[in-house]
Amino acid sequence: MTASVIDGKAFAAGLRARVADQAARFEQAAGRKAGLAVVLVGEDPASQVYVASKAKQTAECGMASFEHRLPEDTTQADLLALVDALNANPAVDGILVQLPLPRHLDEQQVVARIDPDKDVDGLTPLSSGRLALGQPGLVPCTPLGSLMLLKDRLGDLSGLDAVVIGRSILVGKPMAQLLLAENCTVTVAHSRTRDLAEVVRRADIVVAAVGRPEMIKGSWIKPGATVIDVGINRLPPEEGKTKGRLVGDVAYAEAAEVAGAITPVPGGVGPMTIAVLLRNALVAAHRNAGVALDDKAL
Ligand SMILES: Nc1nc(=O)c2c([nH]1)NC[C@@H]1CN(c3ccc(C(=O)N[C@@H](CCC(=O)O)C(=O)O)cc3)C=[N+]21
Repeated sequence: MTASVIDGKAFAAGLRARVADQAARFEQAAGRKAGLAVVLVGEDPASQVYVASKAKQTAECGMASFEHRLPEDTTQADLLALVDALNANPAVDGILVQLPLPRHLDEQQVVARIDPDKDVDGLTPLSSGRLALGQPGLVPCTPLGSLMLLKDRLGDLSGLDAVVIGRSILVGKPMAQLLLAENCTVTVAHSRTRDLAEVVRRADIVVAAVGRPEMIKGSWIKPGATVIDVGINRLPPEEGKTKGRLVGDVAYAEAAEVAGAITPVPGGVGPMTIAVLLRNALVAAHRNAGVALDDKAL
């Protein structure tokens, strides 16, 4: 069997087009653009690239983009003061603080400071509590984008066995909550899981979010399973090259011979993350401005 390739890049482009339509309607109704602020602390070159592409796509969708690049040695007090200022700024509907922060900063405290109404990353205690309780709220971008791809491919997920590998706050835990809400039987595996291969072999849906290049082997995958590869790992450059290849957490070539469908890296979950971020910002803008939004339009 050869898996069909789930084209996250194309799906994301479609979602961005719908966001752009609704953003134009929002501007008409609210008399201002929806606004998204991104905060990056430090010089991590990979993060700089994401920030630049987020800013570009935000503008292309007809939303206002606010970029804040702070030096590596920014203090906790200065970062909290920036979050407070963005919370108070009525032109800003969504705030994303790029993670991880430099080691000397208290990430939890910074995230908790974000106004829950502007929490487009879905990471504040209120947002994650709502998700756990099954209440409406802002949901983390990567898991929501992954779920959109799964539902597009499989339709109803009820009763399917889903294995999430990784238990991070940003991906693994919220992904498990979303799959549970779709009536999957969910297993969350992690670095201490015994016999991971055996756990993965049961799964109709595999979501890999461990951050270890090509760790999930093709022989672990149940024939016909749907594989969502969240990992974005850059390998060391080959001889004579300056940049290494991007690979996921799944050994793609092997897995594609067994799976029913699989997301590639790049071009899978990554583009969905940014598209969902724009979607979340627009949802927040409607709420913040008291303008009705037809959820189905997104
Ligand atoms: N609070 C927070 N929220 C995040 O969502 C968040 C974060 N912090 N910190 C960093 C990671 C990383 N991240 C990516 C998003 C899109 C691509 C993406 O679009 N990747 C392209 C490839 C890009 C390339 O070629 O380098 C793809 O997979 O096709 C990658 C990585 C969001 N993150």
